[in-house]
Amino acid sequence: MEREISALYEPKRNNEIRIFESSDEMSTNLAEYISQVSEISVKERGYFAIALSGGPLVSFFGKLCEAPYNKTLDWSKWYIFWSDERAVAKNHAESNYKLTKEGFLSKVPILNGHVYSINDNATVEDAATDYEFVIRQLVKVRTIGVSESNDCPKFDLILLGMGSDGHVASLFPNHPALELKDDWVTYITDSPQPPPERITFTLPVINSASNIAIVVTGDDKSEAVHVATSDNNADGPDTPSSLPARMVEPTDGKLVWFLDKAAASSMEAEKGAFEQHHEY
Ligand SMILES: O=C1O[C@H](COP(=O)(O)O)[C@@H](O)[C@H](O)[C@H]1O
Repeated sequence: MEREISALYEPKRNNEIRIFESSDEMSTNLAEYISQVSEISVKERGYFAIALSGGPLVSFFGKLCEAPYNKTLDWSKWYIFWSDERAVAKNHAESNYKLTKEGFLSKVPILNGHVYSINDNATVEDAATDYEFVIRQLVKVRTIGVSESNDCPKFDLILLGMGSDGHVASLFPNHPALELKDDWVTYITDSPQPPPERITFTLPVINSASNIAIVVTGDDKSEAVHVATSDNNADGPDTPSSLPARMVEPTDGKLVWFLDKAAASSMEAEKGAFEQHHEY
């Protein structure tokens, strides 16, 4: 039976998808994107509040640490946060802070006092409560903006990675943390991937950002990219509407996907079939 291809791949509205041939191209484009967002934020608000993630994301920050950006960006206005962290010491191989410190913070002149890492010396519950408290203070003084629709923090940019299961930050498929509406930062103790204890932004905070970028590489993630970027509403075991990456939908901001060819392959194949189907 012929498949109804048009029902299978419709790119989601308001998603921009950028696909790159090489990691060098991706790093160059990401540097330009981050630099533009930071310049606009500093011009409009006087600050640039950016939240980072773990995984391979920071390995694409090379160009951002080089000329011209290392000279032209107003690093003194940058404020650094994390969308999630693992409950490990800051010098542990699985620490998202350590990745960021080594791959980015140690290479650019961001002020130490502007780096808001998540407490690695408390229980995950206390670390999540503390982090939310700190963010609330910074929202009050508008170092971080505020969303007019729900009073959530409005980060200028949240940079996310995505796991092959479609998780973003430490929000995993079918986890109750996905349902939280009032918390800004929460914790989990049952991550399906090690380490089990983590602290994470909630979806309302992610979706309130002015800009969100999801950076994904590798063909093991191509199916999740396909499902997350498709506008197809079909529910079923293989197209979970609860795929966390699919639930990233800025309320009043913009989402850009940065993909390498491998990560884009399932989506591209479906799109190709869709376009071919409509030629006849
Ligand atoms: O566990 C995490 O996973 C995601 C994706 O990383 P990856 O290594 O599976 O590509 C990451 O964005 C998140 O910050 C991290 O804690």
